[in-house]
Amino acid sequence: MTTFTTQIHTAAEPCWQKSFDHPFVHEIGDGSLPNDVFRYYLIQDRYYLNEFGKLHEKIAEKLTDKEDVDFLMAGAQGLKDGEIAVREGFFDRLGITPDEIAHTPMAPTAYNYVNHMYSELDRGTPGRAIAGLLPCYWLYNEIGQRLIAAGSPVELYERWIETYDSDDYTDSVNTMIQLTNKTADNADDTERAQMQDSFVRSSAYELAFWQMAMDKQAW
Ligand SMILES: Cc1ncc(C[n+]2csc(CCO)c2C)c(N)n1
Repeated sequence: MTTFTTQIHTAAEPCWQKSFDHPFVHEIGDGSLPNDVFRYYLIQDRYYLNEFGKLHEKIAEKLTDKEDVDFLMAGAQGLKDGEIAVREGFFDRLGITPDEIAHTPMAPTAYNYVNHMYSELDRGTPGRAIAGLLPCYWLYNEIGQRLIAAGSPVELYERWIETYDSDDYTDSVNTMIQLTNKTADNADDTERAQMQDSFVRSSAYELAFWQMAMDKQAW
């Protein structure tokens, strides 16, 4: 039987392919991504990661199964200790200061992406929000796996790639996939369709996020 996540992955496939083919992703790999574009991405992504962690906590508040709550709370903590902590090192290297962050507004795509996920939770259901979180985990893992063999000649880009190919990280992707399938099993057809829409929209925002950085999108 096809799992729910296989089904939604298929629905989002054309969009994911555009992320794999996106110049930002290629240029991380061949090292030609301009430093200022990467800087812009990191600052916007910091906003994204903070909200992404908070979303884990807000979704966990609405769930009852202890295993699921523990996974989401561990995910929120893992973000603080892992990805967000790693990025602090990137900020130091690139001279990104708290003051620069404070003076950089969240760009439209980052803002819309985060608001989409909050809306799936607040105006939808925890299941729809969980489906909205999944592309973030899963797409970056597939990108990491595609880029890791060749790596990148730029050390910082190489470290970025390695973040998304580690075994621990791949484990968390698989747990998130399982959580999504379990939630879908307990949902009716209407909610499952909404979960798919939420997943496809987050996938579209992931694609837009690369372009936002290339364009240094502003309001
Ligand atoms: C726009 C955007 N999308 C996805 C990720 C990757 N990511 C963010 S949080 C998380 C969960 C585990 O750390 C993962 C994989 C990113 N950095 N920025």
